[in-house]
Amino acid sequence: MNPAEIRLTDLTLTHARRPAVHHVSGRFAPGSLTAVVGPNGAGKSTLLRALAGLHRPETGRIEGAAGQIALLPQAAAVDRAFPIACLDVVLFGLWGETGAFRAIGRAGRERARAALAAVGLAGFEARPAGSLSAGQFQRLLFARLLLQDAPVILLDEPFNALDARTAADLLAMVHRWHGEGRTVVAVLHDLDLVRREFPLSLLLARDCLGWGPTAEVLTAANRLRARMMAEAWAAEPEPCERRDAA
Ligand SMILES: Nc1ncnc2c1ncn2[C@@H]1O[C@H](COP(=O)(O)OP(=O)(O)OP(=O)(O)O)[C@@H](O)[C@H]1O
Repeated sequence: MNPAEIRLTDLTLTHARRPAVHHVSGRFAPGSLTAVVGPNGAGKSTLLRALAGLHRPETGRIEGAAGQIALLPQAAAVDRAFPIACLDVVLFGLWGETGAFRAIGRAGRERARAALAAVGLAGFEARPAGSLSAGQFQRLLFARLLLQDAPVILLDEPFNALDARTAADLLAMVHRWHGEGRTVVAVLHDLDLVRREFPLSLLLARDCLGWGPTAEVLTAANRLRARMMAEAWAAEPEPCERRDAA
């Protein structure tokens, strides 16, 4: 299987057996650029974490790209108070290559410096990461993704709370990764941005309501269906009893 492909087969993801993602099947093709959209609580972050191997399926399967995925978590999920210099945050991106206990050589440090420069943070090497603005911090996390050099890149709300310039710079990086043939999956709420910039979309409302070309997925009818499903959700969904996973 191509290292940049991910296949989902009847995938159900739960929290305490309550479904967050419900019987979803489909494929992120190698080199594809896909937006994951849907209402709050639709299961988008849970799906991304599962793709990254951080959340085990309740039923069904995720195949492909194991260990070769870079994940940008939602900003709210990142502990920014951790006392660490910017260069060291970026160097975490080399863990996949060096492991936890091998020294990072001069070449690694040079790559980390180059990644900082590529995201507009040249000269920030020794700055404590906790002292950065939200936009600078997001640039820092993109520098770490650059160093990870993974065939699959997952981004959870990458442009949230960013000014137009920062968002445009980081969006350009997303397109660069796409141009390099990487598979990119991004959770997004800005549907205008998705229509303009993302050729493929997956519309999630726990169930998959559409997955394919963005214009065919983000129809008024599909969006209305997603909204109605979200309004009908109980705060605590019933445990999923369907066990007929493939
Ligand atoms: N750690 C957790 N423990 C229990 N339930 C959780 C946990 N994380 C998420 N959930 C629940 O799973 C469901 C899906 O949450 P998830 O964060 O995946 O949705 P989302 O589509 O990313 O939402 P948003 O757009 O608000 O970020 C929600 O009902 C949420 O309350």
